[in-house]
Amino acid sequence: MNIEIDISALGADGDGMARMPDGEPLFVPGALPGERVQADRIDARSAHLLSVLRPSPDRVDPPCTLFGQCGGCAIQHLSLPAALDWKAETVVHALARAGFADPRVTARFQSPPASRRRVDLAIRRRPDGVAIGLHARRGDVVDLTTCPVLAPALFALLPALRDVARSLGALRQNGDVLINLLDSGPDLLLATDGPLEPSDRAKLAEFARHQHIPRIAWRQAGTTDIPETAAQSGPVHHAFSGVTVAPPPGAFLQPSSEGEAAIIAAVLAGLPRKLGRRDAIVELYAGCGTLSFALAEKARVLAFEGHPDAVAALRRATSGTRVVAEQRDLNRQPIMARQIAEAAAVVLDPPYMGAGAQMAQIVDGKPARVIYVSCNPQALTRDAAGLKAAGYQLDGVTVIDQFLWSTEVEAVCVFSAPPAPRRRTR
Ligand SMILES: C[S@@+](CC[C@H](N)C(=O)[O-])C[C@H]1O[C@@H](n2cnc3c(N)ncnc32)[C@H](O)[C@@H]1O
Repeated sequence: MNIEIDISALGADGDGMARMPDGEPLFVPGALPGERVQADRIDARSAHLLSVLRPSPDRVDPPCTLFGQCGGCAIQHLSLPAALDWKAETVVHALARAGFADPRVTARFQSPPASRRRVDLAIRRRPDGVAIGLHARRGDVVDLTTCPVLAPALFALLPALRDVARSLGALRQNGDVLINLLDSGPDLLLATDGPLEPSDRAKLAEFARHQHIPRIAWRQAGTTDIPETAAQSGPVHHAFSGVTVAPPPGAFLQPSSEGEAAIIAAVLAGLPRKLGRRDAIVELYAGCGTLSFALAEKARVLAFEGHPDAVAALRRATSGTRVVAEQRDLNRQPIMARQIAEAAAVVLDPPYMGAGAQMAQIVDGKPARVIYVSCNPQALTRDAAGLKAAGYQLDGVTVIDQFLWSTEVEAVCVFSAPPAPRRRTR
């Protein structure tokens, strides 16, 4: 059914949203707030955009010819400044839902195009070759023949990667590859649906040599097995705040070096101004040390991380620094309130699901400062609500857009504890 409607907002998936007369939302992919559009209603909740009758001033021509097919980008038709505004609003609403009315956005940051240095791509064998790319929304893999998001050094690998993947016996139908662009070069974690054969190893070694790839690790697709080294031609290394780490295959890495710098700057700016030699920062979800070594320039750091290989890499790099790293599953065995209470500040950078059981211990420990790095506004609402209930104030929030043209947004939130109640004196 053809309808004419006014778009009032962007939904969480980046689709234009109209309020229908019955109050229910109708989602129109490709439409923007402020636009009047003609759309074909598919069902109660969604419609297909037919034409834009009154365009938004924020509408731009998408920079990529694959936009609309490839599921990697959702909002290339929105200008970058407007996208950052929208992401900032998303964070502000998340904090408002947690009870922090009118949060102060102290800084905003957006990574430039072609800066993405970490990517997870699907691999599909097809009758005419191999496709490597991202899934279409609710669809198959779209071969990444162009990409304004990826760092050029990563994009340049794809033609040769297609060729070698096509030749692998281990790739029956499906696989995927996670690529981190480290200081030592691209680091690949390949997963395939068949076992890696000796001839595959030889082909991967040849590919690695030609492409200057120090390491290719492999594991069976669909498993979380410890990856095995399929090809290694040199050492793998990466520096965090001047400290060299050897990250394990598939290690977590902030998606852009510019975004990483913005997160570090916001976290450091949120620390208490006076930190003494004996002060300690408790850092939770430390990964391989992205924040740890920067924090260690200000105080001692007790860094906790759940992934055994990440924490081993972090530990190997700590000698001569003020970082002490420990492996800990913070869901099963959170750092207890007693230890939290002794920290001058707690810095946490939890995974997508948020800090779970750890949050209650933070709230009970009442550290003077909590600096929360969020990659999921919904989890942020849940975790920040606990801090609000305990009387924390929100000093400020930095909004970071390092997943350009996607709907993802990150934020660094700085919370301060309520002043301790005065003791009565007689
Ligand atoms: C968003 S990453 C942040 C890593 C690091 N701060 C950085 O910026 O590179 C989240 C980290 O939490 C770790 N993690 C996930 N679940 C965990 C758990 N239950 N206990 C401890 N660490 C966990 C992951 O291994 C990952 O390193």
